[in-house]
Amino acid sequence: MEAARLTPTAGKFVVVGGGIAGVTCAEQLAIDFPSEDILLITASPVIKAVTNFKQVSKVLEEFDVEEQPSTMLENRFPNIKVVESGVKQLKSEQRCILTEDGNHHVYKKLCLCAGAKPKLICEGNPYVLGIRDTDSAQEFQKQLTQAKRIMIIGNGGIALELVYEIEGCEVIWVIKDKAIGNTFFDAGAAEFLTSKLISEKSEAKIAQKRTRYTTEGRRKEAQTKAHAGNIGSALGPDWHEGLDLKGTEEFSHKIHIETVCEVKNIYLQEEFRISEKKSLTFPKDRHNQSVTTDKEIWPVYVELTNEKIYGCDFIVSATGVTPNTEPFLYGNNFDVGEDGGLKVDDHMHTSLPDIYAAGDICTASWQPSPVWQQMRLWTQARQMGWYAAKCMAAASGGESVDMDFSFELFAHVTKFFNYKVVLLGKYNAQGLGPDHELLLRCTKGQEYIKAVLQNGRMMGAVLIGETDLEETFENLILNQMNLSAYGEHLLDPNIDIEDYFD
Ligand SMILES: Cc1cc2nc3c(=O)[nH]c(=O)nc-3n(C[C@H](O)[C@H](O)[C@H](O)COP(=O)(O)OP(=O)(O)OC[C@H]3O[C@@H](n4cnc5c(N)ncnc54)[C@H](O)[C@@H]3O)c2cc1C
Ligand SMILES: NC(=O)C1=CN([C@@H]2O[C@H](COP(=O)(O)OP(=O)(O)OC[C@H]3O[C@@H](n4cnc5c(N)ncnc54)[C@H](O)[C@@H]3O)[C@@H](O)[C@H]2O)C=CC1
Repeated sequence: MEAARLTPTAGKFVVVGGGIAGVTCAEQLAIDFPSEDILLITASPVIKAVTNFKQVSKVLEEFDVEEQPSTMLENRFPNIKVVESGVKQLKSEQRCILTEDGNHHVYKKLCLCAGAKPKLICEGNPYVLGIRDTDSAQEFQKQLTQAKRIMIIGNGGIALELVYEIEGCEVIWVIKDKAIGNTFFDAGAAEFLTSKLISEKSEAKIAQKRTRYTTEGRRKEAQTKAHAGNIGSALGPDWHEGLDLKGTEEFSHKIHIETVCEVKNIYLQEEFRISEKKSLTFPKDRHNQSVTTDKEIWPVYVELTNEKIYGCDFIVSATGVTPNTEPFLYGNNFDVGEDGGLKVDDHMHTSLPDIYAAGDICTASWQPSPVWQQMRLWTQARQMGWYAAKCMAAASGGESVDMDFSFELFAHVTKFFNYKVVLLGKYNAQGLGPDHELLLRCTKGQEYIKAVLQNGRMMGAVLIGETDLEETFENLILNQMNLSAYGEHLLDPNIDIEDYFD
């Protein structure tokens, strides 16, 4: 291809991916280069836009997310042109991208933001579902309406949200760990939350101020445009709010948790019958009731490593994600992280010239701040997309930018079991070794506060409930003030620590 021999300044800024990382990156480039065309190439018929962005404190941020037709982005930024087609191949030596529609797009600087896909426990089994985008969430909802019992595998964000939201269907929740929610919580916080799960689900949900996921009337439009096999953007905060997550039965929660085990075998109905193995009934609840009987015949049976076997209608594999790198790796010598992401340096630059990456697709490979870690989250996708654009802009002017402040401190606000949850820094003492101390304050059903300290300095915190401590703790972690003198009084409910430190 002739264009391949063009100089590096030829071509456009090209961004791949219509999720939060890609859209934020394209928008920022469009602002920085108002007279240049920015190309956004995406496989999905809709894009994700951040709206109502609010910096709540130095690092905590809140925003809504809207799924929009790509024309809305082009209307807002006339210099952004959206190409609705999947990338088939990246030819990095020729500085060009080949899309499914047969076109080549030459870039001067490229940012890859193709996200990630669910890492399923077993590929190709029609009874094993993953949840990532609008289509997969709706397929899950459809199957749930016919289900009496499902099995959820995994102990991260999706599993935590599902077990709380699903009603009218028995749920067997299989986790590798001793306590629930291992990616977000330690055993203490898990116990605090489990008590909420065991008690009846509260009728009136407390209105929370938090990141809200809105699709408004646009979901229908997106669906009619969606082509089979297309990869959509990841769902995000409150993704389940528009979905009616009800099974066939009339009851609220029926959850049985199998801990410290994994899936050993999955049998289809006929395979199971031939095997002559026996499956277990759903353990009776505290009212000694069980909805399903031992006579049930299930479409699929799961044998666990603890030798127990349960039948169910289908399995949700909520077992993490794998970065979407395939179309970019062929013929290109990228450095790839252990988690399969494209390694990026502190300027979001991959190992190949003029190719950047941001969001779920990338693996942060710089020496991070002692209180920051990568997690594949909405907020980090936005921050990385924005910062990647800044770095691309600076590099094209022969300059450099300092690392953005948002990478100084890990901060995540979310909601689990209808509690506001704020995670800061090394909230689970990740990588701190044994010489750290934990300060705890817990009021059952109301709040759970954990501060992680090392050498008298606060390194992380978990705040569950309406604690109002996030800003104070954020400051204490950022300024690394020596708190030894305060000892356990730091969390004394009779002392208003906000007055001390704000
Ligand atoms: C069910 C669920 C709930 C979640 N809840 C939360 C939450 O509460 N809080 C939070 O912070 N995070 C949450 N997350 C995580 C968050 O959604 C992701 O971290 C974030 O959206 C990643 O954004 P991204 O732009 O990197 O990737 P994505 O949103 O996955 O976007 C990738 C884009 O790339 C496009 N693409 C893929 N392959 C190609 C290709 N070959 N060619 C062209 N385009 C391509 C896709 O169509 C898509 O537009 C949740 C995720 C899921 C699945
Ligand atoms: N509120 C929030 O912040 C939410 C965030 N998310 C994000 O969306 C993405 C996808 O969510 P999840 O799939 O829940 O991923 P996750 O990374 O949060 O959790 C994966 C879980 O699966 C477990 N696991 C991995 N392999 C397993 C196996 N073979 N058998 C049994 N368990 C296994 C892990 O131990 C972990 O508990 C993540 O990046 C997550 O952070 C998702 C939902 C809500």
